[in-house]
Amino acid sequence: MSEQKVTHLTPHDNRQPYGVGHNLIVRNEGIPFDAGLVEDIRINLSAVERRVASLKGRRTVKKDWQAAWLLKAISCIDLTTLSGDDTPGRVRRLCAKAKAPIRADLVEALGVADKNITVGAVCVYHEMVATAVEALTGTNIPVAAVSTGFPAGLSPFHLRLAEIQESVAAGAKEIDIVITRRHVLTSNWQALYEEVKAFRDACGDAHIKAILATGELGSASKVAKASMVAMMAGADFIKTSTGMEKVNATQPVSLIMMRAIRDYYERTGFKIGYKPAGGISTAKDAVQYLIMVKEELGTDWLDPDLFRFGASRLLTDIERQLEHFVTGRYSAAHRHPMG
Ligand SMILES: O=C[C@H](O)COP(=O)(O)O
Repeated sequence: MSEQKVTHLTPHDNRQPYGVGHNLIVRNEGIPFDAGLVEDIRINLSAVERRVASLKGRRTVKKDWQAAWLLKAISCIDLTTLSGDDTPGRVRRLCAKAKAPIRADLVEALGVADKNITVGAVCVYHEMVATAVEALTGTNIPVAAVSTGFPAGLSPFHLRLAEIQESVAAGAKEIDIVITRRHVLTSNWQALYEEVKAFRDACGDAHIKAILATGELGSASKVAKASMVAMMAGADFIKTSTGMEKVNATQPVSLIMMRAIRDYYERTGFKIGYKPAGGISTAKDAVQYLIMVKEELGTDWLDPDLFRFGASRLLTDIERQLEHFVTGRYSAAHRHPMG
């Protein structure tokens, strides 16, 4: 990306910090739309693939370190259920797991009882927000709602705005919006900017995670451009996928999005969060993502304020790996409540 066209370098003094993690994050205000900045973005896909391959080959973490990374991963999970057959009972069970993600005997054996480890958030459809909010009362775990006509995002625009407002009124602290893929496929960056900005305004104090549906955007450079436009429009997080596309989170796409975040940070001083989502189900994958975050964005991003996994099954495998760490044995996945 070209280094010129810096439009907004100095964070304002009067902005409010926020967060459930350890960072005091100054919320992204967005910057004016800058077509030139977007058009100048270029991606060298083979270089991206080489970098991802080098990350996979080079790093392994073992024993205590692995357990520590896995506990960190748990704190960054948006524990998700997004099914047509979701019921209040299922959502309450999910919330119970969100509050106590690791079996009590394992927590004891790991010596982390005082850490009060929970997941980063619970992510549900709008219909289930009130149930989740009630089930999480007394905790700091936010409820994230997928709104705006998830997953296709093709309902009438005024209804998408209304859905955000209703989710916020029901108690959602985070709104995972879906962008109109058409705006990306037709390179209508101004329209994408206006859309995300309108969604952000509708969110008010709730944080906005912009789902790009990267598996449907056609090219790596479109992913990078859409990432930049969403951040310019004020997204607090950029997120890969709904989990419903044919291709969801991948490591090459993650590298591209993380580098867009780094670029935006260098230009503006705003730290934007990253959320890979869809198909991330193993502890090994989780650790690889965390290592990529550390190497590409730095340790500030290893925090639920700035990094989340959107995942429905990941916690099960992490808990199994922690059990193996403690006992030397693996249990069957079905023995774990969310398995
Ligand atoms: O945003 C979260 C995703 O929908 C979860 O996808 P997953 O069920 O493949 O983990």
